Amino acid sequence: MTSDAQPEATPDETYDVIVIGGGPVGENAADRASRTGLSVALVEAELVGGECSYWACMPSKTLLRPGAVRAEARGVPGVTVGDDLDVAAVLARRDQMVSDWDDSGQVSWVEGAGLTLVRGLGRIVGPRLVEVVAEEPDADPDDLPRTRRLAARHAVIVATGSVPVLPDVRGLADANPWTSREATAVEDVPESLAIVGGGVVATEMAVAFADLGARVTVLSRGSLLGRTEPWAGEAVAASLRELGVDVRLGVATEAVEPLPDGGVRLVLAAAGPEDGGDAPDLSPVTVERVLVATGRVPRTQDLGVDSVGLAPGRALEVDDTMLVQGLGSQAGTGWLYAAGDVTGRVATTHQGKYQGRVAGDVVAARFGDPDADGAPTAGERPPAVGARPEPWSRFAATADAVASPQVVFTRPEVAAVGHTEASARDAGLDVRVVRYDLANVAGSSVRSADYAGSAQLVVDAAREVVVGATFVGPDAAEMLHAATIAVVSEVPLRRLWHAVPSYPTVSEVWLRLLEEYGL
Ligand SMILES: Cc1cc2nc3c(=O)[nH]c(=O)nc-3n(C[C@H](O)[C@H](O)[C@H](O)COP(=O)(O)OP(=O)(O)OC[C@H]3O[C@@H](n4cnc5c(N)ncnc54)[C@H](O)[C@@H]3O)c2cc1C
Ligand SMILES: NC(=O)c1ccc[n+]([C@@H]2O[C@H](COP(=O)([O-])OP(=O)(O)OC[C@H]3O[C@@H](n4cnc5c(N)ncnc54)[C@H](O)[C@@H]3O)[C@@H](O)[C@H]2O)c1
Repeated sequence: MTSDAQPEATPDETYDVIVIGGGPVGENAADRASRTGLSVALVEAELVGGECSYWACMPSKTLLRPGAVRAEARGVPGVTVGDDLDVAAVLARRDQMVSDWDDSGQVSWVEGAGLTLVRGLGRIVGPRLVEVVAEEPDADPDDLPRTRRLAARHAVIVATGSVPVLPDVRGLADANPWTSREATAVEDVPESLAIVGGGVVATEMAVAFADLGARVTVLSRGSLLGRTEPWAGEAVAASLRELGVDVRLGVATEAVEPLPDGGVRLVLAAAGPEDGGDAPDLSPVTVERVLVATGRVPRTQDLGVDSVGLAPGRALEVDDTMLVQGLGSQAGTGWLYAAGDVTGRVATTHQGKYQGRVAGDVVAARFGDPDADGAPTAGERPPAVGARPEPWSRFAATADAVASPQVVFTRPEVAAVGHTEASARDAGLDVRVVRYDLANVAGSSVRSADYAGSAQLVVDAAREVVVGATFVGPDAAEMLHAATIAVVSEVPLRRLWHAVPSYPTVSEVWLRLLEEYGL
């Protein structure tokens, strides 16, 4: 059967719920959806565990960790640290962290959770109908791939993630550029690497490859980490330069030209009108390899969403119950949900998993027995399809809009949650901003003789609650969750004052920030 087949055709298999995409988000959504007795099929085209486990979060953080430890150890007198990392050992540890790109461990988890794994590329062919095309590794290439038609009695949850964007730059596609996949799966570290982009992937990979010994150039059309506080991006740019990275800001890559030795030359132009600052260095960059890190887009191009009236290539817009919007007459009883990168809401694993839990709980409670033994939804009922859920209930992804945390694992780390100062003002809040130098708390000087970093709270002055926080510094990642709790729970500052940080920890900065505020 081909994708032209009619949706009315008899399905090969029927499940209560079908989840398309077995990344971190799909796994969570499927697990939660199954908890009220519903049968759930999880459709995965590549590796169960998705981008995060094999080509994103886990390998990238593993590549960054040795350099972070080395830098921290250098700040502690009495510890002897060598200059070069053992690259082979770093890559071996990376291989171990991605289980050598073998998903059998995650498959065991899927089976243990009582889900049915269906391997292949899923495609929606009508309301509650999914066609799965499985590549048969040993099949005769002349044979058609095997196709299965799955029907969902109740719901389909889409968690297909995102794909990288390749900008339209002359010669770039022919230069065999890396995306984050090839960078995180690196086997032979190139002698030189140009990174196009100035966001999260670009900055993290710049640190990782500088640590691994490559000569790195970052080509960003604006500042670095444009969605965080400007001072955070500036701190990362400064430290990258200290690491020996050539950071060019305000530059556009106009063309990529092949060189006879197999390398490439990148031709640059100014990215925008002169802003009165330093003119960017536009001299051409010659490197062995190019990494494109210019963002990702939701993966809906090959998903068949046009069969239910949605536009391929666009994010699946959802309400706070993760119900897909815009289905018109195809909406039926509310059968289509989405979570994770594919929604275009937030592109982090933890927030996507949170959305997956919401989608799964809504489906489990709406279509299963909500009071089934062990059901997390016992005693609670989801809103009617299309109705606004109670904010902060288990059926609403309320935190997406107000308290979505992110850590950028550069050196220094940048950890932020909620509003930046600019986004808070744009939202019409009357804000007060307090900053404190992390080097001035006792805990940081114990940690390291050269600890440098900064912390900031954005406070809604009318309610006197924290609406945003940013920490920049070594291990700033581990300080973020306290801020996330403060933002989500809207703790009044006068109450927060009684949350006494231990001495001597870097977290004592919370006390200093409140003192700066005037408490
Ligand atoms: C280099 C890099 C580093 C990152 N580091 C971090 C980090 O440190 N922390 C963090 O929170 N986030 C990080 N992210 C973001 C994080 O990887 C994503 O937000 C997360 O993977 C999204 O999860 P997902 O399940 O929505 O999508 P994915 O992880 O992309 O999973 C989607 C799954 O769906 C499958 N699929 C797609 N289409 C189909 C189909 N039609 N049929 C069947 N299966 C299909 C795919 O094969 C894949 O397995 C990083 C991203 C990158 C690129
Ligand atoms: N630690 C983490 O949480 C982590 C790590 C890596 C990636 N991620 C997620 O993955 C997603 C993708 O990361 P990313 O760094 O690719 O995207 P991004 O949106 O963070 O950054 C994209 C960068 O590319 C630039 N850019 C866009 N189009 C361009 C063009 N045509 N030419 C030149 N520059 C261009 C932008 O100005 C920006 O600097 C992010 O949304 C991020 O949340 C998360």
